[in-house]
Amino acid sequence: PKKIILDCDPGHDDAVAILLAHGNPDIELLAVTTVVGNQTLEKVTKNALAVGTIAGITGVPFAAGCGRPLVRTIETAPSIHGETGMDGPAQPESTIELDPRHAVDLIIDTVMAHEPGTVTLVPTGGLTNIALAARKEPRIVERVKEVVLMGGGYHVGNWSAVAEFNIIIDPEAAHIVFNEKWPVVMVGLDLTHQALATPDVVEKIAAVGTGPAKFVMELMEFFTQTYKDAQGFDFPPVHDPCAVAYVIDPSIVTTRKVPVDIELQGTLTLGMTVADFRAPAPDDCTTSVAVDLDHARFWDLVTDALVRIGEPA
Ligand SMILES: Nc1ccc([C@@H]2N[C@H](CO)[C@@H](O)[C@H]2O)cc1
Ligand SMILES: [Ca+2]
Repeated sequence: PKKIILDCDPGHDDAVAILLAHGNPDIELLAVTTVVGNQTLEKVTKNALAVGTIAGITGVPFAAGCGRPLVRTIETAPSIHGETGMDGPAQPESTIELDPRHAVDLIIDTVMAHEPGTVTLVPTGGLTNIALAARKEPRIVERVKEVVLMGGGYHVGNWSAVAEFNIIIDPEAAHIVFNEKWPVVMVGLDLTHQALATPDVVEKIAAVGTGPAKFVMELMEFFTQTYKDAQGFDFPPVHDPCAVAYVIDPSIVTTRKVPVDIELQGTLTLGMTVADFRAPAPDDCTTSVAVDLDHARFWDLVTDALVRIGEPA
């Protein structure tokens, strides 16, 4: 199985990413870490523990990380995720104890405890924890197999005309992550806007007929409404599980090797993931971007994971 650390800010779509990572047999979820983003650190951490409880996750450490970006002030996304960060479903009291370590230390300890080249980092929120981990223990950079992150967009923005939320809330952290030598696969909005939770998809999830499936249904119900009201989408793009799906089966996504860097100075372009498609990509280019998604196979992975999770509680 592929070993991953999921660094997230649940978040409706982060919740689906946790369920997919836990339910898919080809993924070994080594740790779940949280970072400020969609909501405050306290709220996203409570949400992550709630999802872990619903999914019946045991024996996986959950640790909270940074409560604010490296440089800038906190910007959350209540317009999309609500006041709790996971509005919609009722949430259970968590039965999972938080690991006493900071997320940065859990990430470092986990990567250093496994064979080089075997652990994939899957960030689905701002990159604050990942950047700090690379600065605190630079040896993780050559040890990590790859960083497969949900964030950015080479032609699309959602928090400004040209910037995506996970990047723009901590652009300095993103700049660090994209400029380290490790391979980075950017699963950006160009890709995730293809992962729409259309009615046929929601029906298939409902048909699983379990508590976790009902939880996802209720998440999607809220997410559909806010995405319609706040961004004019008919159906919501479920961003974060696309990064996990790529790790499970890279053939589900087409990618292009292309240099990507992060704008830190622009008035209009702060937080933009600038992809330089001029040919040829330099030999030492370690970044690639996701282009096309196999929508049917993606959603089959999600429903299959829910079937495998069954009724844990
Ligand atoms: N409008 C909006 C803002 C933030 C997010 C969150 N940030 C990423 C998409 O921008 C995902 O990780 C998701 O959790 C989604 C929609
Ligand atoms: Ca997220």
